Amino acid sequence: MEEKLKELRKKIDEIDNEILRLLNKRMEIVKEVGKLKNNTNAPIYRPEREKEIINRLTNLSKKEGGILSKDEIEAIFLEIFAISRSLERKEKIAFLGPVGTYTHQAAESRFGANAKYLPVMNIEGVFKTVANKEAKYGVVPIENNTEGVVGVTLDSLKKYDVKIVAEICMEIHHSFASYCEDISKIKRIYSHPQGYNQCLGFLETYGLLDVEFIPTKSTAEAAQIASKDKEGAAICSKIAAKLYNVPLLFEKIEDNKANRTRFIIISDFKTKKSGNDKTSIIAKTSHKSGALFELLKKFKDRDINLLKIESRPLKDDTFNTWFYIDFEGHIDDEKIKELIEEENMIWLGSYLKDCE
Ligand SMILES: C=C(O[C@@H]1C=C(C(=O)O)C=C[C@H]1O)C(=O)O
Repeated sequence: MEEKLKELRKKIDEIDNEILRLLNKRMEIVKEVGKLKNNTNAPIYRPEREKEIINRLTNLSKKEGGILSKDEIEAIFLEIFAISRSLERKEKIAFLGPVGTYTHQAAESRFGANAKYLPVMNIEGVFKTVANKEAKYGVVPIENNTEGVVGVTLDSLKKYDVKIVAEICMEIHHSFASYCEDISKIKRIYSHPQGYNQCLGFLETYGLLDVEFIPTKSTAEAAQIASKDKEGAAICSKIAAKLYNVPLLFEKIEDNKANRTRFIIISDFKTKKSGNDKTSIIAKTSHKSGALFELLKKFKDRDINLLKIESRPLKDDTFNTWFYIDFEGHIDDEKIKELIEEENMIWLGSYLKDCE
């Protein structure tokens, strides 16, 4: 066995040498791409190009009978892309912190382990940081498939001059972490309200619905606080519980086993059309009868597929609302450009459709 192992490892070493040489070669070319982009101040991050590479490699692997799955190819190459981008231009990524939030995991899945991150303690703060150019990118949650939209994210999209450049979809599994092993003695439960509300069934089953709920700015902050409260518990990610040293009592406590959150990446540029894009806009209606119908008819007449419509309060002295709308297509599609201009809509970004 030892002889055989030695032989196989020798082969692996040779392949690793080859991979390293090829990676160095790739990075030399990436640096040239970076120079071109820097000369014209063009955006470094091109999600549609990265997607195209993943799809091409997945097909190639299938055709050649390779053993790597699409997810595995994606995991390897996303890290390569992230390092490539940082060689082109080092850019900072703000995210809803502290370290250990689901948003942090989402950010790392796209920008890699090696990027320069800036945790910001609330969602609006992430928008401010990007709008003030203290960070090139911001990552925030926008919607969960159990709890619905994150209102402050939609409101901040309206308030700050930033653009959505990509979306990230992530499975969310919550853990229940506490130093108090006897759950009947738990006096306080900390979590972000979104996280708490995704676990109501679990809380009911264990008789925890009457325990005081203390909302926190993030699930990672909940773990941080629970680490100092021996009678407290946190609903947070497994990673956050480990990071802040709070013992895990239960895992996967979310009511919806297909619990997923959609995050957006915000920045300051317009992305290129990929052919599989969505566009987000803000629309206002006149609050007269039939006004919403008239607005929606504009989409139908142009054969534009609506993906989402949410109403948000205008925050004045009325109960009137504005609309956040997602639909298929890119602002570079003639019919979409025309619709946005004609209807005085505010364009929030066109980006690769990445959440099925
Ligand atoms: C190298 C480029 O820049 C970035 C890195 C990529 C890569 O490593 O292949 C692809 C797209 C961009 O996000 C490029 O635009 O081609």
